[in-house]
Amino acid sequence: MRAHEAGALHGDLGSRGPAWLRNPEDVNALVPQLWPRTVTRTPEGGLSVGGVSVTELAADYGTPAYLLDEDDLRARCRDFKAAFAGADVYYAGKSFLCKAVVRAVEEEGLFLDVCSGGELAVALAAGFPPERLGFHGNNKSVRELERALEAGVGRIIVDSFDEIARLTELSRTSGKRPGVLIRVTVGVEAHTHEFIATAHEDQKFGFSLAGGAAFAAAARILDDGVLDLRGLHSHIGSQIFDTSGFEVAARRILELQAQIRDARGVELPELDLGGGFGIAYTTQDNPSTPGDLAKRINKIVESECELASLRVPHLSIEPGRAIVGPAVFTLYEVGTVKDVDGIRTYVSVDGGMSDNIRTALYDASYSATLANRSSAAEPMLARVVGKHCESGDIVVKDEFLPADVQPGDLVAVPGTGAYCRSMASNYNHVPRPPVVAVRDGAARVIVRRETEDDLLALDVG
Ligand SMILES: Cc1ncc(COP(=O)(O)O)c(C=O)c1O
Ligand SMILES: N[C@@H](CCCC[NH3+])C(=O)O
Repeated sequence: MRAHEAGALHGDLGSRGPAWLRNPEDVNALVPQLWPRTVTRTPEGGLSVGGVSVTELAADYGTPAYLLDEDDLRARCRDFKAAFAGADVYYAGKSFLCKAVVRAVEEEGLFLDVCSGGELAVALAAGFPPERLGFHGNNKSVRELERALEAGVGRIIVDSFDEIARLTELSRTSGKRPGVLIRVTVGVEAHTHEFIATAHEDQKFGFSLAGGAAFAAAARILDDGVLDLRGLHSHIGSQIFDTSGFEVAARRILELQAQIRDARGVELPELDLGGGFGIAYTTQDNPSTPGDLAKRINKIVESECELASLRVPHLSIEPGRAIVGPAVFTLYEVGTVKDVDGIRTYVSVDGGMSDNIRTALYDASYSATLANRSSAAEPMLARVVGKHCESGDIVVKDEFLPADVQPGDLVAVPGTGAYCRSMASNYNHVPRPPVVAVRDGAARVIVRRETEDDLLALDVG
C-alpha cells in the first residue's frame, strides 16, 4: 500500500505533506517557473532538455547528473543585463563555478564575483578579464590578496580592519592601488533562513553601519590614501522574495554615503547592492523578474539620492542563484520504493545529500517529477531520499509522484544549479556527479563525474 492510500485509510495517521502542497490535477505537468526554458515533456512522455531526451542523457552520462540548459543560463544573464542596463551585473561564482560557465558569463557581458583563491583560479584559468572580477571574503589570506593584486582584480570588497591593514601594506609594497568597496552590514533582517541572511547585526560579514565601524573603515582608507575607495557594498542574504529588504538596505547605505560626503567631502562613485534574489523551488514560489527588481531598486536609489542631494552612484548587483539556479536540474535513477505503512513512501535515488546538501542544511523545499516517462497512475505523496548513511539525507521532503514509480525510473529535481554542485561533498565516498551542458540538440560534459580513482588520489599511504 502506498502512503497516500494509507492516509486515506488511516485518516490523520497518514502524512499529507505541508499545507501548501496540492495534489496535482496532472502529475505529469511541468510548472514553468520551476524548469529551465527548453525543458519539455516529449510526445513519448519523458523530459527533454536542449532538444535531447533525458533518457538518452542518462544512458550516455549516467546518473546522478546535473543537466545544465545552456540557452536558459545565457538568457538569464541577458535578462539581468538588460534589466539593469547601465549597471554592472556580477555573476556570484560561489553559486556554481567551472570554466565553461565562466566563459558563458564572460561572453554574455557580465562581471564575476569570486570569494576564494580557488574561485579566482578558475576564473583566471578560463581567461576571465581580471578587471571585471570582484573579490569577496571575510577572511582573505595574505596569499589570496597578493594573487588578487598580481592578477589586477577590478574590485576587492574589504570586510574587516585587519584586511584593510593587510591590503594597505601589500599595496604599498607592491606599488599597486586596488579599487576597493567596503562591505557594510546594514542591519536588515532579511526574511530567509537564518544561515543565509547576512545583514543583521550579529554575524561575521562586513562593517556595522549602526555601530559606526563602516564609517570608520571609510575614514581609515581615505586617510591612508593607498587604496582606491570606489564605494560601498551591501548584501543582505540569499533566496529573498520580499524586495523591501533591498529597499531598506539601499536607503541605509545611501545615508552612510551622505555621511561620508558631509564629513570628508568625498562622494563615492559606486554602489554595490549584492545578490540574493529568490527563485522558485516549489509550485508556490513566485519570484520577481529581473525587470521588477531593477525598477524597484533603481527607484529607491534615485529617490534617496535626490533626497540627500547625492549624485546617483554607478550601481552593481551580484546575482548567483537567480542566474544559474533555475538553469539546472538533477537527474537521478530510482533504486528503491519503500512504503512505511501509514506514514509515507520513500523513493530512494542514487545521489542525495552529497549532491544537494540544501535540504538537510536549510530545510529547503524542492520539487520533483518522473522524467523518463509520463504516467496515468494516481499522484502519490512521496519523499525523495538519497543513498547516504544519514536519516536526514532527504532530497525532496514532500512531492506528488505517480503511484507507479518504480526502480529504474528517472526522477528530475529542478532548481539545483545554485549551491548544489558548489556545496557537494564526498560523504560516504560517493563520487560527485558531472555537470552536462545541453544546447541545440547536443550535450557536452563541462565538469566530469568524479571517479573512485579521484577519491583514492588524495589518500596518502
Ligand atoms: C557578497 C555576496 N554576493 C552575492 C551573493 C549571491 O547570492 P545569490 O546567489 O543568492 O544571488 C552572495 C551569496 O549569498 C554573497 O555573499
Ligand atoms: N549557500 C546558500 C546561500 C549562501 C550564499 C553565500 N552568502 C544557499 O544554498 O542557499
